[in-house]
Amino acid sequence: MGWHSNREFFVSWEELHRATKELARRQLPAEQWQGIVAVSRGGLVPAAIIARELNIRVVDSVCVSSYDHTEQRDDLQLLKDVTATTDGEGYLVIDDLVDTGNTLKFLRDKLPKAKFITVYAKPEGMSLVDDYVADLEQETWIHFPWDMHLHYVEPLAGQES
Ligand SMILES: O=P(O)(O)OC[C@H]1O[C@H](OP(=O)(O)OP(=O)(O)O)[C@H](O)[C@@H]1O
Ligand SMILES: Nc1nc2[nH]cnc2c(=O)[nH]1
Ligand SMILES: [Mg+2]
Repeated sequence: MGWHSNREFFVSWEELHRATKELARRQLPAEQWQGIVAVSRGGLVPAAIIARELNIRVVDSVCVSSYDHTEQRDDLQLLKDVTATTDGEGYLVIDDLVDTGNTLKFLRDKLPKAKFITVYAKPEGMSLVDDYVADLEQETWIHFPWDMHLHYVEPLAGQES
């Protein structure tokens, strides 16, 4: 399925850090968690921030691939499985966002007892997460700070023709 978003949402490192710390705060008390499963790659940075805030040192990853940039493939590939848990009990599964929900649907079947959290959520996949910080419209494409760099912009006066 190929599609084009008509809106873009640019997230800075500071904003991602703030929103992810807010997500971490909501997962207190920390003692209820045995560990974290980060959904690689997008979930790795949020998972590191949450692991730090909740003082969780067991951090596993599950590696899946479903998108080639903005083109979603129909099949989802499991590149590396979870080893730290079999059913997810006492584990936080962390991803950067839920969009169609395909990725988390697949992981919920594998880890039915885990708590699934993302920083951002779009309507189609929202019911698949137990907690998220901000919702965005389905048509919006989110740009994460690791996909961007700062660049010069002409002053408004310089842009007049
Ligand atoms: O709800 P969905 O429609 O499944 O989309 C959300 C998933 O898509 C992105 O990952 P992607 O597969 O692009 O890989 P990446 O994390 O390695 O960038 C994002 O990080 C989520 O994991
Ligand atoms: N970066 C990024 N990856 C995605 N994968 C699915 N939806 C999105 C999105 O809005 N932004
Ligand atoms: Mg991902």
